[in-house]
Amino acid sequence: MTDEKTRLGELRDEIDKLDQQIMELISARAKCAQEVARVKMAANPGQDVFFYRPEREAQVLRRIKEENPGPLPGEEMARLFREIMSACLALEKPMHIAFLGPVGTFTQAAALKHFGHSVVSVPLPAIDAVFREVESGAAHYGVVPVENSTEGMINHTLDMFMSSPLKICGEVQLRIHHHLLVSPKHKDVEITRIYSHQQSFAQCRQWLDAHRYGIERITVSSNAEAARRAAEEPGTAAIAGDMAAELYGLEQLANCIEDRPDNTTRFLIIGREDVTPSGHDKSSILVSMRNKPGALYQLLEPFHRHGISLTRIETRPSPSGTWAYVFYIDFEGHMDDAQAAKVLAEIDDEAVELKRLGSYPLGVL
Ligand SMILES: O=C(O)C(=O)C[C@]1(C(=O)O)C=C[C@@H](O)C=C1
Repeated sequence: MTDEKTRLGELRDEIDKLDQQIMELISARAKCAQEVARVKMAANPGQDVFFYRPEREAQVLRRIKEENPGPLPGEEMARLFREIMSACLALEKPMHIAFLGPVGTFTQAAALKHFGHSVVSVPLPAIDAVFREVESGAAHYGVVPVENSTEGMINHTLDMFMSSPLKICGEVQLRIHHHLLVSPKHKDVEITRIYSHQQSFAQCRQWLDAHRYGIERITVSSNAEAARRAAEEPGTAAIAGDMAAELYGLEQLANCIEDRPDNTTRFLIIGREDVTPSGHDKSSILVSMRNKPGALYQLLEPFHRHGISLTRIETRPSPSGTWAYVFYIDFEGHMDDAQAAKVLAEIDDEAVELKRLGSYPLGVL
């Protein structure tokens, strides 16, 4: 035997032993999770038991990232643990996650990034359908897009919170890479039409003007739908991401054609219960103020006085009347923190309405 063969043999024996240990440790962890489920059920007899604990998951993933000894990058190690926890949670209770479909959208990719692959993901045709599915209890949680770094807020999602009783339980960010995709079956046919979602066309506008100027752009309801059409219709291409390309067997004519290399979409996890503090949290509220001079100042000043940073403020027209506005505000920290509680009490005194949309862990992955 050559030196190489001997050494490879030794290393593979070592890997087999380590795999055995890893398997035994994962199994011991899974048994712990089953026991956790029993404890949770015993403590809440006859009630809704919330098996999924976003604050605990965020703490586990943060610790893994911080204590990861290498050589694997922290992100990679956290992703592996994401999947282990996902499988453990599925042993406790299989989670049904509604998302803005169809299958193959970036929202599905965000749902799997956040919950791992051991969930049942349920595609729905519209953002309000995702809200309804969670409100009715048919799904445990929902995932909806809320903002894109190139194109701004997704107003439909913000507006849903005005009437929905749901809470925000988490956030997840996804780098969005768009590709120009064609079916290998029609590769030799000249492209006369490009399908995509309106947001994706907007995110690739400069590239399209520079490289595919004059080709008809047809807006469809999702990137996955664009990919489905390109797979069927000769002479067409789609702008979509990896998941849709894989699902419909498309090939890349050009990759990463988004105009901004940092193109990122933020998604919200919506559910029916409040989340306890994780140590690094964010909160969201909706406030409608009386239309009088200084109203916006009055709303923001308590945050400044109590040293709380705002991460976002958006204005939306109020459904209650012309020229009335609702403010959607994100701030750092949890609503149970003493300072945040004081700010919210002050705003509550002045506002026409204050709706607490939820506190949730900052996205870890
Ligand atoms: O700690 C818990 O409450 C668990 O249920 C265990 C566990 C885990 O596998 O670590 C699983 C699911 C929860 O979402 C959080 C953590």
